Amino acid sequence: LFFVAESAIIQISEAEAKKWLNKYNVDAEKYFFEATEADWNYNTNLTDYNLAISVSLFSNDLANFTETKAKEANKFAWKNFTDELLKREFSKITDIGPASLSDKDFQRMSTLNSDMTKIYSTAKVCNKPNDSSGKCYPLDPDLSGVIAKSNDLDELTWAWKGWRDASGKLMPDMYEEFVSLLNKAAKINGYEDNGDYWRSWYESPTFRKDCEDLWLEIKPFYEQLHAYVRRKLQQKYPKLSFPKDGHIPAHLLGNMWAQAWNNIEYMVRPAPDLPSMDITDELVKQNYTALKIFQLSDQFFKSLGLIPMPEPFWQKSMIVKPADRDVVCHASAWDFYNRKDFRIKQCTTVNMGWFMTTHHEMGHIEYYLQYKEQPINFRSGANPGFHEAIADIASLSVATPEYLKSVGLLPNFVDNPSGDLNFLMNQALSKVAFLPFGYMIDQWRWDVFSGQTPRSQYNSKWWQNRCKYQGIYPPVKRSEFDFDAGSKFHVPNNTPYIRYFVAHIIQYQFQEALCKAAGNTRPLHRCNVAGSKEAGKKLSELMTSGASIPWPKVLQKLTGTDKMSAKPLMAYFKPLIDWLKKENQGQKVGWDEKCPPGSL
Ligand SMILES: CC(=O)N[C@@H](CC(=O)O)C(=O)NC[C@H](CC1(C(=O)N[C@@H](Cc2ccc(O)cc2)C(=O)O)CCCC1)C(=O)O
Ligand SMILES: [Zn+2]
Repeated sequence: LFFVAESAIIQISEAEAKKWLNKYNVDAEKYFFEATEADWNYNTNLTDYNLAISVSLFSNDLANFTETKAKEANKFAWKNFTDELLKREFSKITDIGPASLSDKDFQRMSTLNSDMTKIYSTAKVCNKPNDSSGKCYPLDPDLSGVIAKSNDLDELTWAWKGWRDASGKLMPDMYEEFVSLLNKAAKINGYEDNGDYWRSWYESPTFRKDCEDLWLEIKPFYEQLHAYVRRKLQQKYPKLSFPKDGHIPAHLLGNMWAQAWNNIEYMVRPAPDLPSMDITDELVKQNYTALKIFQLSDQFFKSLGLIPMPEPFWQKSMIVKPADRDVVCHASAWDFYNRKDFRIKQCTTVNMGWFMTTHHEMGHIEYYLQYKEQPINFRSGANPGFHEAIADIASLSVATPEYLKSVGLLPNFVDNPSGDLNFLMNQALSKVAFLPFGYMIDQWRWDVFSGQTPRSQYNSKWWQNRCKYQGIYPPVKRSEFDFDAGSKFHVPNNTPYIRYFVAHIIQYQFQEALCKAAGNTRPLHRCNVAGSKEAGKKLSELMTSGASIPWPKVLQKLTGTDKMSAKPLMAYFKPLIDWLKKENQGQKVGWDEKCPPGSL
C-alpha cells in the first residue's frame, strides 16, 4: 500500500513539476535574453557604462533568478521522478554554477572576468622594429598579421613577446582571485573544484582518460607532421639554430599561439610547384566582402535543407570591426534565448581564415536554430564538444576542392595525387597541428583549479605543457613574472577549451556518417556534403535534441558507435600519414618532454 501511495505522490508532483516548468521556462527566457543582450552590448562597445549594466543584469538578475529557481526546483522530489526527461531538466536547473555565490562574490567574479577580457581586447604593442610611426598595434589584425606573414626574426620576436607583455603579464593576480571564486562556487555545488564541475558536462567518469587515450592514439601522426615542419623551418631559418632536443621556436609557426600552422603552408607544401590551396587571392580578386562570405556560408546550410539565417541575424550581427569604438574582436556566435534573435560578432577581413571562421560561427547559429524549441536548459550542445564539432563540420566540406570549384573559388587546382597531398597538408596544418594545443589548455587549467599548480608555478607549468605536448619552446626566456596563459583569449575569458580537442576528433566521426548518408563514393577527405538533403536530415536530427539526450546516445544514432574514436580522423589523413613517414625516413622525429635548457 505504502509503495502505491508513494508512487502516487510522485505522479502528482511530476504533474505539478510540469506546470512549474512551463512557468519557469517563460520567465527564464526573459532573464536569459536581457542578460545576453547586456553582455552583447558590452562586447560590441567596451564602455564602463555597458559593463556596469552587463554585470548588474548578469549578477543581480539572472544569477539571482537562477538561484531562486534552483531552490524552488529542489522542493520537488525530482530525483525519484520516473520521467527521464523531467528528471534531466531538473538536474540542470538545480546545477547552477557560479550563480550559487553571494551577490558580492558573483559581482567580483564578473568584474574580474570582464576586466581581464577588456585588458585582452584592448592591449596594444608599440616600438615596432623599423617603424618610426610611433604607432601601437592591437592583436587583430596587426600582431596576428606580423606572426602570420613576417620572416623577420626581430619583428616576429617583437610581436610574440610584446603581445604577452601587454596582455597575460598584467593578469596573474586577477586570475588567481578569479580561480578561488570559481572553486568556491564549485564546492558550494558539491564539486571537488571548478575542473570537476566543467568535466561534469561530459557525463562520463572516464572522460579525462578517454581524452588522454585519444591524444596518445593521434600523437605518432602529430610527431610526423612536427618533424617535417621542423625540418622545413630549419631550412627556412638557417641562421637560427634550433635546439638539439627537437623543439620548434614558438614564434615561427604563423600563429600567435602556434595552434594552427596554415600561414606557413607555402614552406611545407608537399608539391611546391602546384598552386596553393589558399583562396584568399581569389576572394580578393572577386571583390568578396564580409557580407558576401556570410551569404555564401548561409547558402551552404540552406543547400543541406537546414534553417536559413533569420532576418534579425542580418540586421543585428556585427560582422566587421567598427572604426569608432573598442569591441571584443574575438569571433563569437550568440543565442539570445528568445527563439528569434541570433547573432555573430566578428572582425572579419577577407581571407581564407575568416572564410572558414564564418562557417564555424554560422554552424553554432544553425545549432541554436535547430534546438530553439527545446526547454531553455536543453538549449546547448549534447556536450560542449558537440557544439564545436557541429561548428567545424561545414569546414570539412567547404574546404574541399570540389566545393571551392563549385562556387568558383578554386580556379587552378591540379587534381592528381600531388595536388591531393597539398590539400591534405593544408587540412593537417589547421586540424592536426591544433590537437596538442586543444588538449593541453585544460590540462593546465584543471591542475590550477585542483590546486596541483599553485600561483608560483602558473607559467612554468604552462610551458612544461607547451614543450611536452606541442614540441615548441619560447623564443624569449620566460619566468614567473610572465603569465602566458593569459595571452590566450579563453583563459581570461574563462571559456573552457577541451571542447575543441573533443570537436577535432568527433567531427571526423560526424563527417564519415554524413558522407555515407550523402552517398559519397570519394575518399573521406574529398567528400563534400553540400546539397545533400540526406546529410542535412542526419545533422538536423542530431541538433534538434540539444542537450535533452545524453551525448553517447546522440553519437550512436548518427554514427553507430557511442564512443569517441580517432579512427575516422586517421582514415581521413591516411595518404598524408604514409607520405610523411616516407619523407621522415632516417630523420629525427619527436622532442624531449622538458623544455630546452635556459627557456624557463
Ligand atoms: C557566446 C559565445 O561565447 N558563444 C560561443 C559558441 C557557443 O558556445 O555557443 C562562441 O562563439 N565562442 C567563440 C569561439 C571563437 C573561435 C575560437 O575561439 N576558436 C578556438 C579553437 C578553435 C580552433 C580551430 C578551429 O577550427 C575551431 C576552434 C581558438 O581560436 O582558439 C574563434 C574562431 C573559431 C572559433 C567559437 O566559436 O568557438
Ligand atoms: Zn566554436
